[in-house]
Amino acid sequence: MWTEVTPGWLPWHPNPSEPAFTAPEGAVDAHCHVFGPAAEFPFAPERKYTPVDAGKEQLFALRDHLGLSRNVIVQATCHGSDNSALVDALRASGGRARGVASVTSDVTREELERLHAAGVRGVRFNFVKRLVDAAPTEALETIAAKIAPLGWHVVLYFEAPDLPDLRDFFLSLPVTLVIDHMGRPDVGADPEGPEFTGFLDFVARSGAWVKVSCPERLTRTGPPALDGEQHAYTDVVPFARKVVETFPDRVLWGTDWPHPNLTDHMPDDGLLLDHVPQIAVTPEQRRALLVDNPMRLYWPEE
Ligand SMILES: O=C(O)/C=C(\C=C(/O)C(=O)O)C(=O)O
Repeated sequence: MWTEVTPGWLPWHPNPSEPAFTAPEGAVDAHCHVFGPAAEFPFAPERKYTPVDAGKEQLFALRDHLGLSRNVIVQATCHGSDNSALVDALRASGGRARGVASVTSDVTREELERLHAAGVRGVRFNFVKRLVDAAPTEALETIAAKIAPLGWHVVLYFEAPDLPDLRDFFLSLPVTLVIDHMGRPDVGADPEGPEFTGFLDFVARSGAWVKVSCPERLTRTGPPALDGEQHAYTDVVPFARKVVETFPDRVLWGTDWPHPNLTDHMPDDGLLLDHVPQIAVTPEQRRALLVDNPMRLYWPEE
């Protein structure tokens, strides 16, 4: 089956640079995806974009190229609630990948146990309107109740302006929360301003974990300016540093490879890893961000 890629979509970077930063032993890419390949794992009919193929082999090759050890593979909306490509990648990882799936409210205990056996440890609730028509609150509450006995968490993807309306619902969920990409703050605003301090208050009140990922999605200053210092995404740095400093034991990082829905700039994954020391400025912060925190959340048995 041939699928036409969404016009304007940029493919993932074919030759990411060698990172200058050496990640600590056992580092985890805690937010990435697999797409297809479509011939084997067709994309969901209800999807709102059609990506290029980006399979497990390329993901694991990037892991090795960056000097990372493990992946947390997050179900992307282009596959809907068909987690086949995700499960296939988890099973091929030799225990070096965990997953976050997408399920519907009628999911059975047997299906959840099958996903758990493959390495899934959470589900994703997506509220980004350009990606999905968000499921009704009741359906999400049903899903949260079904996954709680497995010890799974809920990964939340939302945009900052929507948090005030979603906050009470999130606080009502009986599971651990993990927030994608810092809740997509407006990095043109003041990091000490009401929007981001409101986000930090929500994180404190909910005990949520936060991914300090996707500067390339949030930046207004654009891609890295290779000026010898490799300054990158400087407008995002104050926001990410604030989260790392405030919640050092509940932050995660990921490449977001293969970077869906980018049309004007495709990040070099080597430079994304080189961005980490700008937001986690001490070795202790970097070890927590890249190793201790993701291991505690996804491989607590080790
Ligand atoms: O990959 C990301 O985390 C961000 C995006 C896409 C998805 O999360 C998805 O389709 O599931 C986006 O912002 O377009």
